[in-house]
Amino acid sequence: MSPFLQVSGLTRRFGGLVAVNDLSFSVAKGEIVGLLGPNGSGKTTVLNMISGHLPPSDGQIALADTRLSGLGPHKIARQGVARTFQLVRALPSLSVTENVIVALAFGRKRLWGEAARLEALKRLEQVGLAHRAGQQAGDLTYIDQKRMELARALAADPQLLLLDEWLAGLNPTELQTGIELIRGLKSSGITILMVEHVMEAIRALCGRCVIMNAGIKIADAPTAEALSDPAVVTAYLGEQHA
Ligand SMILES: Nc1ncnc2c1ncn2[C@@H]1O[C@H](COP(=O)(O)OP(=O)(O)OP(=O)(O)O)[C@@H](O)[C@H]1O
Repeated sequence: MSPFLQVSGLTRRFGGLVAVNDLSFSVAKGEIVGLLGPNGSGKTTVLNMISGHLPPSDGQIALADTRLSGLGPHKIARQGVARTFQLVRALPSLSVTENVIVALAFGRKRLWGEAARLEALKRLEQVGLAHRAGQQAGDLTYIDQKRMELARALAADPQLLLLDEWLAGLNPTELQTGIELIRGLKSSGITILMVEHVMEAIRALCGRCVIMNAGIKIADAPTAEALSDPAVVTAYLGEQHA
């Protein structure tokens, strides 16, 4: 399959620290790929560079035929890239619907007024949050905050969705709901790159995993193969013993 997202030689330095070191990988259209690695291995930094929140020190990122590296976050969003953040970024005093409407202004569609409200409601329905549409965002439970964060990302009408530990902190029932939700997004044609630590979710969702350690790619293979790679096992064991 031809790559949809292509990352080549991606590097990010923070002073003397090389957080991401000459990383290359690709994601085909319609795939769910896991981006894994022990804490501090550079995963969020990779997402930040793909979404334009952080400029790369070196290397390139392309989506289909469009070069993303060098563009800012709003331009990248308009190319069809959306993301969730590890810490939900809600506007707590606004309603759930209003939070999604704010995100709509940055997406591919650019909707305002009644059209924006209807689109926001559609996205809330998609993530199972329509019944909370009028509630203040600050009053949502944790899982519902996560749903709202996802609705905000989906409001941008993404072709590529970047999930940063979206399933972290959910109880077992919520986790199953979350897994089904992400499966549904794949069925609707969205390509997904997900940073995740929850192994059950990774095994259930990701056809393939790219695994990093200390900024370097140590595995890139179908999930079961990648997770049993000796270099990966050693990297994770190192973390447990740290
Ligand atoms: N803005 C920054 N300034 C300086 N150092 C940073 C910055 N952002 C990340 N780092 C460092 O880069 C390295 C990679 O961090 P990153 O957050 O990408 O790792 P991660 O794999 O996402 O970790 P986690 O699983 O804990 O979220 C870490 O050593 C981190 O301290």
